[in-house]
Amino acid sequence: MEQILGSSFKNFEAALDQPAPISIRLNSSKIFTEPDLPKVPWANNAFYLPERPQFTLDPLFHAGSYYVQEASSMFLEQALKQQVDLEQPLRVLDLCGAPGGKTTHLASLISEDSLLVANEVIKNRASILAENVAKWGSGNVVVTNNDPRQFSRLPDFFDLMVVDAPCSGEGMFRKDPQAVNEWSEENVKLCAQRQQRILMDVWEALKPGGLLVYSTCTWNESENEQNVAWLAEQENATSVKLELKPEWGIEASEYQGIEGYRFYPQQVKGEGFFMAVLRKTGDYEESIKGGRKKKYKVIIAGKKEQALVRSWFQYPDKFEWLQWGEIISAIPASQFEALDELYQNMHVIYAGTEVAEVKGKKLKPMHPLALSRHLNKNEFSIVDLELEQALKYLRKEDIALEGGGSDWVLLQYKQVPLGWAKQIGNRINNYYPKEWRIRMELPTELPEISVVK
Ligand SMILES: C[S@@+](CC[C@H](N)C(=O)[O-])C[C@H]1O[C@@H](n2cnc3c(N)ncnc32)[C@H](O)[C@@H]1O
Repeated sequence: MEQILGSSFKNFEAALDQPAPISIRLNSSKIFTEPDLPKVPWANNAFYLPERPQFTLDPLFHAGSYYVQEASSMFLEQALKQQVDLEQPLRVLDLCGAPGGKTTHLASLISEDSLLVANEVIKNRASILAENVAKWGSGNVVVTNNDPRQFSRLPDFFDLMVVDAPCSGEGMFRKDPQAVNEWSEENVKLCAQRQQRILMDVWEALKPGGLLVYSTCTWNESENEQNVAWLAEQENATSVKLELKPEWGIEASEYQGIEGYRFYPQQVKGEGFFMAVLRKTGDYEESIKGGRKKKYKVIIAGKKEQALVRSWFQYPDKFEWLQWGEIISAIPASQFEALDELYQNMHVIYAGTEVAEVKGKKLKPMHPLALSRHLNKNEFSIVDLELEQALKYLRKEDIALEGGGSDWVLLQYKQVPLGWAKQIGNRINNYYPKEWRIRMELPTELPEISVVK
């Protein structure tokens, strides 16, 4: 680092002893007022918190109202805003997706009729990714659990790819002491080789003209500029330059014609990060698939089943309604063909919005519907919970509700939906997903966490 930083090394060293800043990114489909907090300069809708609250005790955190994300990595937004026409329907891949920081960010930036494939190779991490995707509630995200190699089954499929690669984590040293213990020169070498393999494996799935955003949370050049330069040399790619504002404190680097962006803690309010953008050269030609009608893997829900649930969405005509056994789900209609291709070739673990379970004439709303931006609230009885009740609900305890009835109730906290309950007199059956429940005991005095009002 002394070689890279020269005279600013001392400040860098001192900054590593400072506490890491805490930042969050709001979900604009759930939170409509801007908090009175300092803003992350390169991202819209992102703010610094004065200290780390106990997020577990904030129902809005569980409702997907915001995502706790390190500020430097939100620079991804600039690559999209400066280089991509975000009004267009795009096919986007977030290759190393879990736990979902960049996935939820991308989901907020792309248009509703775009499709985001959020992939994670490690199975249990892919489930966490799917949970965060459902909580964010965008409805146009598909979660896959595949090795990067398997994306070669989808040549020229994506307009934009984000490879936030597994790395040696030098930029996380002050946030995560474990990263210090795991660091070795040998590990840096292994990471660099693995990153090259990942980049090569996935490159084929990017359309000519498409954009690749590569990032790590480490500083050594072998995992960063050198890898990007290597890819550009092997394949047809050009480096893409982004505009920076001097007050952001981001360091632009240049290495064999590759523009890189470096985030150092002595200069930016965020953790260590590196990002570079490449464009795949060449012209994209849409292949016209002729021949016999292909057999779809995705099954369209029957008219009868659709009729039961369409009114639960605000704009049901914009969606294709699908059925998997008893589960009805919805995806943006414009993405039906793309979704089918994904089902044909990849291991899809979640897609679109799971809306309902249909058993004969019985209908059960599914949890992701409660959290979806497309939910039509007018179709349901709504109960607003106070903090303690909301946390008890999220612990999957039974809570008492005023009034009577025996129907589905949408439970909310500060007007943001938390999930479903079935009212039985003045008690409820709690339908919060068991695997998502809060496991900690609630303190006797609950802190009022007002990250967002
Ligand atoms: C830096 S993290 C991703 C963080 C995520 N993009 C976010 O913003 O929340 C890197 C991810 O790559 C995954 N990973 C590990 N080995 C991998 C491999 N060989 N190929 C692809 N991904 C891998 C890890 O499980 C991890 O989830």
